[in-house]
Amino acid sequence: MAAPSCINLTSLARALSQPTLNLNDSPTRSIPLSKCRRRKLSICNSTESSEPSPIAPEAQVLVINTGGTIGMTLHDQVLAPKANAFVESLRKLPNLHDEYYAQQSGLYDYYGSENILVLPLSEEKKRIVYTIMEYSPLLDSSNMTTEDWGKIGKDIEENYENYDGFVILHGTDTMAYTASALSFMCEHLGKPIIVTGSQVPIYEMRNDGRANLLGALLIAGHFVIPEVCLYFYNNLYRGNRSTKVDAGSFKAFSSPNLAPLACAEVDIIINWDTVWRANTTAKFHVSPEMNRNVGLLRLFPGITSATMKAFLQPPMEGVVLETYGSGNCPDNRPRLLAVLKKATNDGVIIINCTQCLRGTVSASYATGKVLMDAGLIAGGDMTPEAALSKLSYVLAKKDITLDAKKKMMARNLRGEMSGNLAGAKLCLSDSRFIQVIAKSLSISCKEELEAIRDALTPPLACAAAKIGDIEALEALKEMGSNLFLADYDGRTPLHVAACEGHLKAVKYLLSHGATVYAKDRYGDTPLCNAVRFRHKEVVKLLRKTGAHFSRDKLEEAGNELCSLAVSGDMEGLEIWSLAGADLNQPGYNGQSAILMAEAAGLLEMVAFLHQLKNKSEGIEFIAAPTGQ
Ligand SMILES: NC(=O)C[C@H](N)C(=O)O
Repeated sequence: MAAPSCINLTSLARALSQPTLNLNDSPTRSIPLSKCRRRKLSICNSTESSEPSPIAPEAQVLVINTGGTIGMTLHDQVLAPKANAFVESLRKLPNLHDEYYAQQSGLYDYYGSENILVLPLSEEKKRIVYTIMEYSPLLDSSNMTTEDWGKIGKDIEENYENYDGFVILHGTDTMAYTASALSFMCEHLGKPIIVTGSQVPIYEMRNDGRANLLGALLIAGHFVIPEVCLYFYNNLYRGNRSTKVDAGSFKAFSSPNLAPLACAEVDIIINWDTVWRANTTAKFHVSPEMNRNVGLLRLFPGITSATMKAFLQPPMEGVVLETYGSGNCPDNRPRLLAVLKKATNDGVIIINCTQCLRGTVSASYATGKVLMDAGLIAGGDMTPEAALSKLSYVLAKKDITLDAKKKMMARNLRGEMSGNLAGAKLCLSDSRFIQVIAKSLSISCKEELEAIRDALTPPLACAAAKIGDIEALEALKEMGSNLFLADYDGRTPLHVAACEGHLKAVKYLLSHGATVYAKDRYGDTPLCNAVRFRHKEVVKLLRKTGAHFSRDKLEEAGNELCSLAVSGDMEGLEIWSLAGADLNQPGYNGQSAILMAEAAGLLEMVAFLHQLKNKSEGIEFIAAPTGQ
């Protein structure tokens, strides 16, 4: 991302003559966990010098290929998905796979060679390693059902801890429905899930598939955007805000009521103010059940009450009624209105959504108010795709009453509808704090104000987190600052609070948008930091929120556990175990901590390790996902 330039930080620092927080107080640095790798990562860059390049951090992305035009070929003059051909063709595309790096770095020995690919080194000096999981059969998205959505959700859940992000390859025809459905199914999401595809197969000379896949992979591997998104033609949209608007253009999607979350032009610019966050200390969970007794009905002049009645017959449980303009329907058709009223009285949930591409429903007309009187729920500015999949998700909930389901439908669950303006977030550039600085630096343009905000707020928030000052965090939050943004070293306030063991600050940050998956420049997460500085309660809270070690870190943990066991450090072992380390993990000599302690004759330690192992297994059992 390019930071807008022309900001003189020296004058900026001088302008801050009376800082509330001590800016000289540098944020806590973590000691990186051992950098020993089982794979040799220090290799030459294939295209440049013969000097070994420094170790590039890697991000892991799982690509689930469900089908769609992106992987289709022509058979008898029509396009249909082609099985088992996608990975091999990607291997031949240098901007989507670096074969030299894959071989030299031992990638294939480590993960197996079948479905693994790796992007060339990114501008941010990162490698995106991606695995392709191909569904069988591959589907044209017109053939997809709610069961297919559930399967994608379950596969994401099963693989959640092994990857930094997910890309779903999908046909464009029903992509907006799937993206919407996944956004509801994925509860307390903390990692990016990006749905993409193409209008022209990747095998054609001129196609949009390569750029769409590359863009989605780069975003999924570089940014912790904890949302189900849809990436198409250089734009990243919120999945449940998008809709297919063009059957014959590469710019096939639009998000009429919400600006894109990111634009990938010369630089990839993320609109962090718009990114939706779970604000939770609960663990990621997928609810794959969907109710199929739902439907979409578009109102049209002359629709008969008999048609309406037939549509609302049992087993129908939920309907999205696409109405005119700002949510209107004829108010001079008592029989039609009586049919609607009877259905809502009988327990059918009916959502009022507009047929217009852009805008929201409101009760500003008599023709709109009659629908509220008939018991319809206002769908705000939801797309029909989002409203339908939300209904399907909400109606599948077993342990809540009909009334609670209606309330859920009216509430904004995943950023699918706009809230009221009274709750709108103050923009930091509107704040007095930034205005004072801007004035003393004689700057006024929007880009400069944003640059000040981006340069100043992460270190300020980190400094507040270091001393556990929730009031200061609150003040920054009120100024419109994003508490999840990282400083120049990729360190977020959550990293710093975790290092210092400020449990309350950790809790506060987690409930205000911080992510447990943020990695600093050393690849360390807040969980790594809390373990390193032995803050047991923070470790527990982060684990509860879904934090986990990456595969690399889990393997590195073997050495650490062995050395802790041999040095008799029970407290250290307990923390590692609480953080999810496997006590059987072998160290560099192939021996586990228990075997090392046995060999050294440390009987008390051996007993302790066995006890710890049993306890951790018991904890895993109790902490099995329970849903929302
Ligand atoms: N462009 C596409 O992917 C269209 C295709 N029919 C599908 O939805 O699977």
